[in-house]
Amino acid sequence: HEHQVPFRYQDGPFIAAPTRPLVWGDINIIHTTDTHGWLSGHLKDTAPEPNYSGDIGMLSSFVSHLKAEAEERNVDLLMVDSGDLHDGNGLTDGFPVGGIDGHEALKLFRRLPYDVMAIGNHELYKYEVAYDMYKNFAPKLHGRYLTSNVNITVEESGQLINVPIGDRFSKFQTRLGRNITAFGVLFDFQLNSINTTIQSPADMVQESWFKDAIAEEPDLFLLVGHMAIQPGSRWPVVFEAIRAVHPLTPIAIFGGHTHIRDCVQLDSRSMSLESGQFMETLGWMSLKFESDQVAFTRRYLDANMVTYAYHTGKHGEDFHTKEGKDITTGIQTLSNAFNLSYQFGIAPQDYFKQRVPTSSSSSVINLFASQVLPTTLKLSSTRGDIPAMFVANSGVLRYDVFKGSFTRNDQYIVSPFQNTFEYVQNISRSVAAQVVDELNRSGLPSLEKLYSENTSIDQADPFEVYSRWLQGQWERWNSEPSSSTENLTLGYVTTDACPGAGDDVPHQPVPHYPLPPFIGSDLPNTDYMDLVFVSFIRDSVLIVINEINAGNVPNVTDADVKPYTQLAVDNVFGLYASMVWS
Ligand SMILES: Nc1ccn([C@@H]2O[C@H](COP(=O)(O)O)[C@@H](O)[C@H]2O)c(=O)n1
Repeated sequence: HEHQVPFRYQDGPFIAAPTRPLVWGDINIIHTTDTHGWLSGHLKDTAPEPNYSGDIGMLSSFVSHLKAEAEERNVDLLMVDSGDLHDGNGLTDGFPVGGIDGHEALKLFRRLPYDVMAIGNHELYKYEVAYDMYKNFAPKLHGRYLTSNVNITVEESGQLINVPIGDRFSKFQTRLGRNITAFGVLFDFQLNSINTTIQSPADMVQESWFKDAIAEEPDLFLLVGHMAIQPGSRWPVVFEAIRAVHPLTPIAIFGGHTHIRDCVQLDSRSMSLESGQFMETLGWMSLKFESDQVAFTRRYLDANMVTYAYHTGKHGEDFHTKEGKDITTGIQTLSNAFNLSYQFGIAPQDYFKQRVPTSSSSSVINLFASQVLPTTLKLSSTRGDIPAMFVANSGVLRYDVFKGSFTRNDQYIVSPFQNTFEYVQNISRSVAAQVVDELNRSGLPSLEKLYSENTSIDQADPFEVYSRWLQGQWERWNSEPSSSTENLTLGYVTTDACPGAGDDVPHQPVPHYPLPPFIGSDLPNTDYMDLVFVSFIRDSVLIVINEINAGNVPNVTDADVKPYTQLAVDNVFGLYASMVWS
């Protein structure tokens, strides 16, 4: 299997060009969020992947040309990011033994001219990642890596101290001298590692440092953070706290976490924007000050060379800056160092996460549950000859698998998580038969439950929100018969709560089928079996087994759970590809 597949970048004919120039204001802001390590952009040919084929070197060139244009127009251009830099791509997660997730990739990422970056929950799952952000990343942002409500406990001079990972807030001036007060807020995430803490946004706004920071009126409050912008999020808490002091000051909010394109206006002097996921989307917001009014616009740009060339009017060598080319070379060098082009096998077809029903032979979920898990886990476990049923959360699979070369990079893309596999033995056939259905009824909190319990939308599985968003696009498309005759390329079709069209390029939506939160392999034809599951869902699985047993047998507890194999989720697809697709 010593095949090497080169990373490549495409700007080919499959990409539809924008037709509307950007609307510039007095302050203009470019936004990224939930990039999850996709520094190289999307590399596959299956539509709509080429829509997102720009790498961050090209993005660097793009922003540099826009900055020059901003100077010519005598306006300000800022760039912000809402967090989740880790988990989702080999460039962050494919680090060698002894390395730290994201450490190398973020050296490239921070070469982009961000004015403010905020922390995401994926910076907090592991202490060593959070510590790396504290020690190595935040200092390089010079006070602009904002973690307003996130602390870390570190040892310094023999003492344990609890400090913000970055800075709580930043006050700075734009190139044209406008005063900005910025915060970086994370939703009340609960799965953070030990020795990191997250204060709820509601408590944060009561802090004296926050009240002091907002006392002086800036020209713009810039709220960047890892929270959805939907009304069920925590943004209104922060917004209202500022509005109580400054009823008229413009507020620009940049959210994330649910991976969707979205825009709302909490009042007429504010706009909230969320800009997608995985380096697919660049958000654009403009604010124009007109006598005592503020006019906002927003746009969702597909991140590719055709978009960049259209909006800068620059092509080929005129477009690519030296810095941009250096960053692209750096991505290639990192990819080589991490051996990300190593080919495990050749996928015989595309396998989709939500584009086909779960029962389809083209479903990656079906492939995972019915083929990948049974084949690889049984092979690698000492209990391989004991009948077993395999259960996983669908959220553990992050992306499609595309026909053709399946590389180490693709393995991290389909699932970056190092979750292990565990089992409980002697589960009866009748209990095992109900586990997946019962989990889907009550396992991870559904949005309805969360809303009714008045918790935040951000604590739901973001995958559920993203999935509903795609579902809405597909249903609307199908309910408008005329739309299906239009000759559009595949892509996102956003409807949000802000005026005018948001998508820079009109598309037709990718077909979408609902996906249950949990999935299982076929039930073996035997009275008792091992129930094998992803460690991430251990608590839910135990609760559900005990609920189904309803006290008829002793409860299963953590003591009954044992490791099933040395394999983790992030390496089962590679093993499968080398066994079946080579
Ligand atoms: N170790 C993990 C971590 C997360 N997941 C899945 O991702 C969901 C969280 O979504 P983010 O966008 O914040 O990543 C979570 O609910 C799980 O579905 C996982 O499987 N394993």
